[in-house]
Amino acid sequence: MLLAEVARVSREVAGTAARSRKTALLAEVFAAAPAEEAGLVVSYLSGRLPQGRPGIGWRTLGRDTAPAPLPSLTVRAVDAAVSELAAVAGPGAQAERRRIVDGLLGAATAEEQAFLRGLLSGEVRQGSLEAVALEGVAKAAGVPAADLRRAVMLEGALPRVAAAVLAEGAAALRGVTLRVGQPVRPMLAGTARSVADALVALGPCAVEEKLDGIRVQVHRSGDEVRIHTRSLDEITDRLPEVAELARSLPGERFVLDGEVIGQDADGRPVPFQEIAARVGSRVDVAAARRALPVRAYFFDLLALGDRVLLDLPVRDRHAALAALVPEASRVRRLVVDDPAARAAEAEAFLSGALDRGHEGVVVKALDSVYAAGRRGKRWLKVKPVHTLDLVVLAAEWGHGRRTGLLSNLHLGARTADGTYAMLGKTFKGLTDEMLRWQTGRLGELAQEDDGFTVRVRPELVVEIAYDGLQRSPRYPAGVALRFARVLRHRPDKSAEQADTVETVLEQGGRGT
Ligand SMILES: Nc1ncnc2c1ncn2[C@@H]1O[C@H](COP(=O)(O)OP(=O)(O)OP(=O)(O)O)[C@@H](O)[C@H]1O
Repeated sequence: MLLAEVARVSREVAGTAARSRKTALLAEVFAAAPAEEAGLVVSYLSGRLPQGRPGIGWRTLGRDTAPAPLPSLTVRAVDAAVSELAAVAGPGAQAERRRIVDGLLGAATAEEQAFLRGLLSGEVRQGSLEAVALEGVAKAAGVPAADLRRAVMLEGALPRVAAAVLAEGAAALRGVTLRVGQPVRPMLAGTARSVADALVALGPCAVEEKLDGIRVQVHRSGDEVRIHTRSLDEITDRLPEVAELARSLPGERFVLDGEVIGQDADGRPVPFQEIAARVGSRVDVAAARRALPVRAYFFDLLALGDRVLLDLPVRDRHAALAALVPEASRVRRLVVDDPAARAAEAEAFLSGALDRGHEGVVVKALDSVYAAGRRGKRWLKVKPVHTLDLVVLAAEWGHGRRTGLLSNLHLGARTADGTYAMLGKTFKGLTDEMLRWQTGRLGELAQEDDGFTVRVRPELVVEIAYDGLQRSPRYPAGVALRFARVLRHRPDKSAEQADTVETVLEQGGRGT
């Protein structure tokens, strides 16, 4: 298939607001793609390269290159060039990358150039890319979107499942199941304002401590153990003590879901930054382990032996978990069978969790299944502090002690059309180390620098706390954050996982 076809559809999808029309346009081109190219076409129209982001700066991508008058580039030729780009390393790499990019852009028409620039920089603008692409694939293949979504969560990525389902239809989805050794996207939690609200919404439930550490999915098959983060990166070698624990359990094959935290001598959790640094360090794991031992606390069991447990209710999954994992390595919880009668106990459990230094609680409906990859309404987190995950749109150069460092962050929330609405600025909460780190990271994302403000590609997610919203005609959503402060950078989250304006309005409205 010609890239021109893909670029045209991308432009048309970007130009229409109606989701059903976007889906129809995508379904048409997916159905037309030859079987062996379907995965690539789906990937490109989800705004992703199968090889991952090649890390090419705007200086290379933004150069003027005369466009080709007529389309001739195929998606396969683009794929080959991107593979070549990904393999470039060593001295002279920059010049070599520039040569490949120039060759690619020179063979592209103006419309293809615009699309390629978006694809290579990770900024294709079509609006909620992957979600709409998934609906397009479902329509083209004639399968329910919910079934496809589930398969994608279990397989980890859309393009591979899309290629199979476009070729074989619904039959391709039947074989997709959780496999020990293949990570699935974890279930996420919605938000409730209070324990009382969560109890009303969920009915009989379990109230669990919400530990503030690193989410881990632990797969064991015989002696082999693999540990994955919530973004499915493998971190087995960084957490030897967790692998040892998994090997010591009385089961040969299982998949556990839990959280890893560090604790001080009194058993109180250490700040998230410390555990993130420990897990982020590859260099000397033994030394890092001595300096900060970590512990895993599990709250779910997704597979045991040959049984997949995802569709069992929390009640039964937890019974199986309790039979496998000793209490000392499970998240502390309170079962509330009768919410009306035991609300006070649930409140007391939250206070206890906070006293023990944890973030809050996650309340889970006892009859709920494990919705892989979804921010379900059957798990609700309750935290006393309001936080949001926002995307850095720009940063201002600091003054005084912060000269030479990017400081004041411009924060944006996602909008329905795939762009970002700025909600305010802050430099509060940033430690010296965070300032140094963000100056480096934002430098990589920089697109424009007027000496005062650096505009960046919207990719870095930061978690901020705030006191509420205030009306502000100066900002696009009509509101601004009050007293926003940065809690931490979230390099483990992509911009697509950041909060939406809708969530902000809902949460902020409640908070004030
Ligand atoms: N008992 C628990 N059950 C489920 N998740 C838990 C539990 N304790 C801690 N967590 C963590 O809380 C996260 C769920 O919150 P959420 O889905 O909103 O992710 P998040 O955006 O990282 O949350 P937050 O920013 O509030 O930490 C999980 O990903 C997990 O890492």
